Amino acid sequence: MSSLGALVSTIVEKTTTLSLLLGQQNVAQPTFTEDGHNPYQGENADLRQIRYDIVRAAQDLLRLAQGPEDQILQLAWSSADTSNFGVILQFKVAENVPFGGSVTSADLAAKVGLPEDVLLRSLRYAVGNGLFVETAPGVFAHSATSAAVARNQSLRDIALASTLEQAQMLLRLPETLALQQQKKEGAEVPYAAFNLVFPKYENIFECLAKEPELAMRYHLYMMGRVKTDRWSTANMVKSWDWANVGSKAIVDVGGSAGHTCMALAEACPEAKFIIQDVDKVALEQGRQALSSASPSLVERTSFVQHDFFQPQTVSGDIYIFRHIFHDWSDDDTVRILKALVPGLINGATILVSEGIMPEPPATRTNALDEKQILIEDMFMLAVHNGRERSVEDFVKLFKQADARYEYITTTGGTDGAFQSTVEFKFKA
Ligand SMILES: C[S@@+](CC[C@H](N)C(=O)[O-])C[C@H]1O[C@@H](n2cnc3c(N)ncnc32)[C@H](O)[C@@H]1O
Repeated sequence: MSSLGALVSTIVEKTTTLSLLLGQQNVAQPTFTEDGHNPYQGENADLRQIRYDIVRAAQDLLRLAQGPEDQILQLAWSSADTSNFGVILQFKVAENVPFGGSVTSADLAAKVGLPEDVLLRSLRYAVGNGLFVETAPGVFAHSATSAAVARNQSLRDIALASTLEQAQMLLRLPETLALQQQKKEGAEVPYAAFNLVFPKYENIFECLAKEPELAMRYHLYMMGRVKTDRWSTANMVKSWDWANVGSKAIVDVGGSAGHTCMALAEACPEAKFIIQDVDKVALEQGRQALSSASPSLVERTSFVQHDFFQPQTVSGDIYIFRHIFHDWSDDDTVRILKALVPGLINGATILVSEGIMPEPPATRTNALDEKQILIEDMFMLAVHNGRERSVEDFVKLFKQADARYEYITTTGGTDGAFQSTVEFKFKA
């Protein structure tokens, strides 16, 4: 049972340990000031564990101290936070506040092209959320968090797509579900909230093929994610035994511009890489990026257009599906897995790299690491009418597609890594 007193004791005890570990590992104490923009750099797993213990207890303490009414209102109004942060990102406000100095709202408004009154109100709202500080009336400087926004392009790219398109789709989910529920004879209902936001297109991949600005933001978002520790392709490299791959063929299905294979290149110095995607632009980006790689890697790598709903034409040894199945419903996932079978040789390995849903019952999620998979599940529902899955869900779908798929094991997904690697083999 969590009581106020017990939670405070946990926080005191863990904070004392955290301070000690920070000292031992030469990591600076966290601070709200600008120089605290990248705390915990170089932390090890123990330090991370203690930090998250504090976050969990502090979040429960906050909930108890606030009471249900404040929590309900905060939940209901959280879209104002997303919207405000979207304004800050879209108008590059953080990038235009000087490091180590300050700027008046009038000068900043001229730089970012917003009316001063709107900018001032947006900035003051943002200050309330820990972004920026108002050092004197109308004068603004960086806080630790706004400095992190200004300094970290990948975080900005992730946050921009999240606060613009993704937020719009999430907010239209209740309306979408209501329309689906009230479906009348012959009436067109949206397949996903995506279709209410982008009514011209059937799905996001068709939309991206026709909307270059959106496609650019989506790819920057994807690339930005890969550059963070959470989503790094290095997590996949660490989570499976690549040492014995030798000169086998690795097929990255829906591999986009090939960043997963590029991350595996060092661990598999003799492997052949075949990157398949339906998107010609992504494949071309990959070909261009590959041109500066070593001649050996260039020779072993190919980019091939392939629709994964069509029968697989390449007989590889290892197939990677990274961040693919969560975009699709159970029926579509089974179709993709059935379409793979014509390419499969006896003993072929299929690796699914995805975040994994925890087994029920659900619990309060107090730390972002725990909540992230649930947030992604809501994204998938709103964007694709897709879903995140548990290991058990994957096993069920593979077996439904073909009884010859055998579940082997699940690895990774620890120490802050979002994805796990779920391994199957095809036993013909
Ligand atoms: C979420 S991205 C994942 C990309 C990459 N695997 C990664 O982990 O970053 C989904 C990818 O699936 C591709 N895709 C969508 N529909 C496809 C289809 N029918 N056949 C092949 N690829 C497809 C998209 O173009 C996109 O590159």
